[in-house]
Amino acid sequence: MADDQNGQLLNAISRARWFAGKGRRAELTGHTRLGWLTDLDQWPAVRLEIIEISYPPDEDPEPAEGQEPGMRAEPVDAPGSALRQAQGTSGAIPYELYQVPVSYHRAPVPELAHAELARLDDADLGSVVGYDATQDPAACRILLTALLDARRVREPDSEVRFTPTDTEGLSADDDPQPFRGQQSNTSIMFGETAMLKVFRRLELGRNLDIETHEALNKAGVADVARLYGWIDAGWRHHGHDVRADLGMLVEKLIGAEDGWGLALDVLAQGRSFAEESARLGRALAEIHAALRDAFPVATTSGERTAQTMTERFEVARAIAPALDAYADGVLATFGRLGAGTLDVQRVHGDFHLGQTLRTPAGWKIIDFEGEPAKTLAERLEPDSVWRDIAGMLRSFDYAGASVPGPGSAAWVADCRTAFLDAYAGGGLDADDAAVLRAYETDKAVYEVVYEVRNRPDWVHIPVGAVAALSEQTPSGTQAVRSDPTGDKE
Ligand SMILES: Nc1ncnc2c1ncn2[C@@H]1O[C@H](COP(=O)(O)OP(=O)(O)O)[C@@H](O)[C@H]1O
Ligand SMILES: O=P(O)(O)O[C@H]1O[C@H](CO)[C@@H](O[C@H]2O[C@H](CO)[C@@H](O)[C@H](O)[C@H]2O)[C@H](O)[C@H]1O
Repeated sequence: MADDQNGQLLNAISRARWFAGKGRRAELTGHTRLGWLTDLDQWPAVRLEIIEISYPPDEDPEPAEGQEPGMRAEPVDAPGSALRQAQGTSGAIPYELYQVPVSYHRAPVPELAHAELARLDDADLGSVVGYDATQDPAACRILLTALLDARRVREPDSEVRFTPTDTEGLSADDDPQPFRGQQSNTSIMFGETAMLKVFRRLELGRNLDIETHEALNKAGVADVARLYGWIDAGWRHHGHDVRADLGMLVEKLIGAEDGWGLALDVLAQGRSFAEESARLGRALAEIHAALRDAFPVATTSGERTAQTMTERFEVARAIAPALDAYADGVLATFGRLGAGTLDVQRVHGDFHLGQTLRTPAGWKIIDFEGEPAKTLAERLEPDSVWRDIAGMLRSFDYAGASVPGPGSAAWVADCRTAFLDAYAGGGLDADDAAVLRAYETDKAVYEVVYEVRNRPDWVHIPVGAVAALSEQTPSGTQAVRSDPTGDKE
């Protein structure tokens, strides 16, 4: 019976948009049922569940460095930094954990047929049908109510905590609607007020999106959504105490237009996006300043940065041999970082037009989780602000390449100038330009790999950028100035 349940569940999960193991032989190797959020005579019965997915060794021939074969969870006994260290330098845990909130009904519910997970005999409930709770309005209301009520659900081996921070004006009567747009997690919109983002692939430790929103809200930065609260849990996993953030409730941004779609429309209509680019530059500068105050800052050597970029390039070449032709120019560009130092701090990490929403109240920046291909440990490392600046410049280039035409190159150049001027308050000197060139090249190399793996038809866009950047390396400059705002302590 348990095998049958696992089979049904695995089958349902494998088809979900958020499942990262498509095309691989996945096995369901663990199932943690957190405490009931509902009384046992209440329907639907709702519970958050965590599914462990593993892959046969031949599906994953390169386990993360430093991990013993067969190693499971690392010891994680304290919140915050200890968790990070535990997950830390050796990279990701050697399996994936997915969160599946389940809504159990006594009989099939035709309107939820698309969200069915399994039919089973549950130890507490008897014969039931389990549905993806994010698709069941009754279950969504139970989740929101638990958050508004700051519930703690304790079991001998687990605890689920709902932590509201700023929920005045929110009501559990707000109509829940699953978000239908593109995303890696699952969001539920509550009326016109709030959005609950349910994290799917879990990482042990603090979620970067929650942590960054909390810090930026505290600093009074208006360029991000307000954080209304979060859900986290602690549980025993393979004999260790672990904890993870499970979801975040944020302000629903009303009248939000996706920056990528907007830029493409504007370009297709032959209109300028320069003023919007300048606003994005100012928003990013404000966010960076607040992140400098809220999180640790450090200095790193240009040499170390060049080394990291070079290593990333070598990995990318093996995946995309088209990069070989540009190796000399790319390596020379990275090499120009060598003599100086770089200030590093908490940054967005994957800043592009798709991470921006234009609202009547101005641009809002979302999704502070960094590049999806990096481990949490890598994404926690402070980085240079040039990472985000380069990310947006690459995005303007993508927009130009996606709407080719006689005016596209000039449109991209205008966006670029307006964004840089607004961010840095003037032109860049040769040293800044050299650092920016290295970061743009590194980002384009990352994009080549991203496109090979996700959208092979788009790979010509970043390959074209690598070609252009490698031919135009600035000459005669060795020193690195690390703060493009010129606003250094
Ligand atoms: N606060 C918000 N209000 C309204 N819509 C939002 C909000 N945050 C995100 N969105 C919408 O949800 C989409 C996915 O958000 P994102 O944070 O990138 O999710 P994921 O990390 O799951 O991919 C965005 O492109 C945007 O359309
Ligand atoms: O939004 P995510 O964090 O999932 O970012 C990943 O996917 C992005 C594509 O959706 C990808 O962005 C690349 O394509 C964009 C156009 O679709 C373009 O605006 C970006 O500049 C380009 O990097 C991103 O790199 C990847 O991490």
